[in-house]
Amino acid sequence: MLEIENLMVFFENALALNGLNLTVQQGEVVAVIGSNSAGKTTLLNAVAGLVNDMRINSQRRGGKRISTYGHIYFKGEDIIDWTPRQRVLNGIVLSRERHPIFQESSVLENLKIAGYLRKRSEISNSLAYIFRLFPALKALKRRVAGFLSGGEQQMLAIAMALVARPALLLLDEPLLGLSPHMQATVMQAVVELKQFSGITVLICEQFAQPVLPIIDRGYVLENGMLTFSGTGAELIGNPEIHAAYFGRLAEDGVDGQN
Ligand SMILES: Nc1ncnc2c1ncn2[C@@H]1O[C@H](COP(=O)(O)OP(=O)(O)OP(=O)(O)O)[C@@H](O)[C@H]1O
Repeated sequence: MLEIENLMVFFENALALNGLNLTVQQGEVVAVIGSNSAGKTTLLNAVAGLVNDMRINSQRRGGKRISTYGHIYFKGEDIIDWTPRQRVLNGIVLSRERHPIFQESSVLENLKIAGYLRKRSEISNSLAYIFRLFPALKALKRRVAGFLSGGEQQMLAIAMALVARPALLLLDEPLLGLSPHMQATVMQAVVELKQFSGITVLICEQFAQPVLPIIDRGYVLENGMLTFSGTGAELIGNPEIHAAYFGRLAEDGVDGQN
């Protein structure tokens, strides 16, 4: 479904992604594990079309020079020049890190805002589907989003991406700032997505421990380069990966309450 070939992204002379090759098959849950500054957000922004947007805006303002090379194929089509809007309309939807939700609006209002590219009837179908998938959100639908816990806000952020009806859901650090319990809840939601909706998922994360058990395949990203790939079990069994990434569990000490 997604094939990335030799993708390179430069911010001025700094190489953020260096010759990346990655594939995601239809129906798979694939993870890219990497620590801070490895290039995770840049990778997902490139797939969502946001790097192109940044490049064009920066060029207009005479600011930083952003250059990209390589190819991104989605369902066999080279989408490297597609706008973010074209990508969303074709099913590539990004849920960004640190859940940028509308804090003063209710859960339901947030979900409706997220469906702005959809017809009203499609939004109500999506809402029914989302509330079946996340019954906890249904119970909270009138709650002001800013009063939700960190985990609930993350669930809402994922649900907002689902309103756009993704074929390929991109999750950027969905576990950031969550307690181990909340991390497990969010990962369970991804499992349910795979089981019940057939949505393909690409997750970029630094917390390997909760992610690896639920994925089909994974990659390790270091300094913009993919250094290892394998099944979830292969990644879990690799002593170097274990030593480098398995200490990372809610290590920023945030307990899920925002
Ligand atoms: N807009 C930008 N301008 C300049 N450099 C950038 C920009 N965005 C990212 N970078 C650089 O590219 C590299 C990769 O950053 P990126 O945000 O993709 O990493 P990350 O793995 O998502 O990190 P984190 O977990 O800290 O968010 C870093 O060195 C970062 O400083």
